[in-house]
Amino acid sequence: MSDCTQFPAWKELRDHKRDMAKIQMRFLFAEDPKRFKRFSMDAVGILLDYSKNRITNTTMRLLTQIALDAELPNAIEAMFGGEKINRTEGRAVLHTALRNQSGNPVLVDGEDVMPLVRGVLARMRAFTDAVRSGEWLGHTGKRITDIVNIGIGGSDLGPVMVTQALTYYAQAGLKAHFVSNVDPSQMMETLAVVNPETTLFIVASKTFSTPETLLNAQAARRWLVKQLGTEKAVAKHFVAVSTNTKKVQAFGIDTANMFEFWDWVGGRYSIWSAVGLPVALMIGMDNFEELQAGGYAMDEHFRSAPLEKNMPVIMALLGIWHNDFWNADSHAVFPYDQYLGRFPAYLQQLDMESNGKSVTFDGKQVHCQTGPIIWGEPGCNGQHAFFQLVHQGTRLVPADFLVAVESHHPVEHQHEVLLSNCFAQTKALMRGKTRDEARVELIRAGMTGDSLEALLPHKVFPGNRPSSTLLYRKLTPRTLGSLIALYEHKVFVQGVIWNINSFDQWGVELGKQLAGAIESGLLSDERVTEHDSSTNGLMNACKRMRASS
Ligand SMILES: O=P(O)(O)OC[C@H]1O[C@H](O)[C@H](O)[C@@H](O)[C@@H]1O
Repeated sequence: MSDCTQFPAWKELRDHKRDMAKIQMRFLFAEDPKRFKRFSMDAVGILLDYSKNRITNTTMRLLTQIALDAELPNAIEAMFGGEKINRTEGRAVLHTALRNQSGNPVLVDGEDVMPLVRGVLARMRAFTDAVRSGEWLGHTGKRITDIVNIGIGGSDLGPVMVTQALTYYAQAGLKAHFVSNVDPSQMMETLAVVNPETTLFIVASKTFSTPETLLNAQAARRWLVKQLGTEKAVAKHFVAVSTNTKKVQAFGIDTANMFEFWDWVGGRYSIWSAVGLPVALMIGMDNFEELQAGGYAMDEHFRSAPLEKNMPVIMALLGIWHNDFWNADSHAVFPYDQYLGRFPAYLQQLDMESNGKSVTFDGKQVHCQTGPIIWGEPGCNGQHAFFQLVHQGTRLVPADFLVAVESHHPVEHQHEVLLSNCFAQTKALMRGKTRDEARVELIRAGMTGDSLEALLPHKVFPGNRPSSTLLYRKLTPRTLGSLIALYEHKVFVQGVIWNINSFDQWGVELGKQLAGAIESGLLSDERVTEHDSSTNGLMNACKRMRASS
């Protein structure tokens, strides 16, 4: 594998960027009536309009050449084929096997994993049907009304995001709660609103060794046993989702109540596995399989479409264009879809934990910027908060806008207002408002002379700010599955080009290691002296404040 900055096309792109810096997008639109047609595409029911980016045919040709130079097609097949592409952990990367509907085997170390995958899906169906129909009863014989998912990171964000996104499909009378933070407030506030007789706890942890999750699970278990008066109650109120059978048993959950997944599923790619159990409980297994079908449809597109007509590839290349050639530090995601409220947070883990790396596969420092800072909030809310910076600030913020053509809740013309705002924002970002246009507006508003000249600079919008729009008919389980897989593959493609391992996360370890030593220091009565003065100072201040309260 090689350094992408040494590819001839990379060097050509640097020169090309200098030419593009002189061009306003509004002129590109004016001179080419077919620009939308040229730079938009459909796949699996999703339309991607990427015409409002600072690109020409040359840009896309050179970017595609980079993907070819990085041998992307081989890398795609290596991933789907079960090669151990997560080299620092010696693991295959096969979240795609979890949603594989081809009937073809998927081999890891010569073994077909599909029977295992299908086996767990069948168990999930039996269990979710039993809970939803009222056949599965709590220890005192009552129906389950509330589920509490206890997990963090990939064992939380996927279930939270998807459950919220598909609320419309949740009709079994169940209520979902999510506890992730070790801050006990979250668990205590949750326990305050649920009934122990009718609550099912799902302890989700790939490793089953994450302290936050285990502490919360122990707290929930203590509470349940105290409320129902017997350890026996645990069997009907606790299930586990994990790759680690031994640790699940050690915690005291019967393996009959454990839903397994495997080390070739990364935590942030695990929503397709049994980690999706809370989703399946809420929307039913048929709908969960629709979500998977949407992911599979995107997989098929990704594997078979030529690079220049390949949606995840195009989005990845645009990201590289902005990140590496225009020095955009961040990438915003604005869902004009309230159901997708947690989608940006979900993508933060997916993208930043995958591509927040600074050494290449061969252990050398990268020579380019890698993963951007991902952020965002639903529109229109963002418009009334931070869009000022996106329109007139000094930073370049490339953005994805996501919007459904139809609402699940047609109320008067409210959905058209939402759509109009979405399209208006991307138009405004692209066109901006020139000094002359602003002057005409001010004159029309009756302004003249010095007051007009003083206000004028504030009324100018530079425009030329890039955005892409993803348009889909309705936010169904299938569409959501395709959207998630789209971003997964986008992140993968960027990792291949940057030559980094998108599937490990060593960077989260150091803080975890240090937390242990700090915790013991906080628990002792001794004055702390062994850390740096800031850490000592903070710890000793805690002790002082605690003593004086
Ligand atoms: O599912 P678990 O093993 O409990 O891990 C939960 C999370 O913990 C870690 O901090 C990792 O960085 C995440 O990738 C993971 O999703």
